[in-house]
Amino acid sequence: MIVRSLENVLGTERDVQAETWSSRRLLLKNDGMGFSLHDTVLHEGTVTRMWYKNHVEAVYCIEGEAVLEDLTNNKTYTIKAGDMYALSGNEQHILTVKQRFRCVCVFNPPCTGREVHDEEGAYPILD
Ligand SMILES: CC(=O)NCC[C@H](N)C(=O)O
Repeated sequence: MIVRSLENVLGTERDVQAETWSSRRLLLKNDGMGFSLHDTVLHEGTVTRMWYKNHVEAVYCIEGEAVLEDLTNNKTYTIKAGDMYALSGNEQHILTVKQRFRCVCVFNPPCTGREVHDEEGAYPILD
């Protein structure tokens, strides 16, 4: 069994900072669960373009508000606490944060550690 708290992840190797977000990685590949679990905060007023070509991701918002744009069909959605979106088809998308957006993210295959987006907004597959 693994028991871990956000408090103990903050400021460690599992606390990853990018320009528009901070991702606190509660579970990673080497935890052996088959997925990774992140508590992520996207900063207010930021715009992040993403394209997880190598992963599926589910995002469950627990605080704040953002506009999600699916670039494959130009649909937009307002995502706020209690809403979830799942990138089941590796969709290119943009998240525009209206109010500090905190979410729980699950990645399959799991992230291994310190991934940040490449120039296309993707994460590589790392061993
Ligand atoms: C919502 C989202 O995808 N944010 C980017 C960060 C990423 N989810 C992560 O936690 O690694």
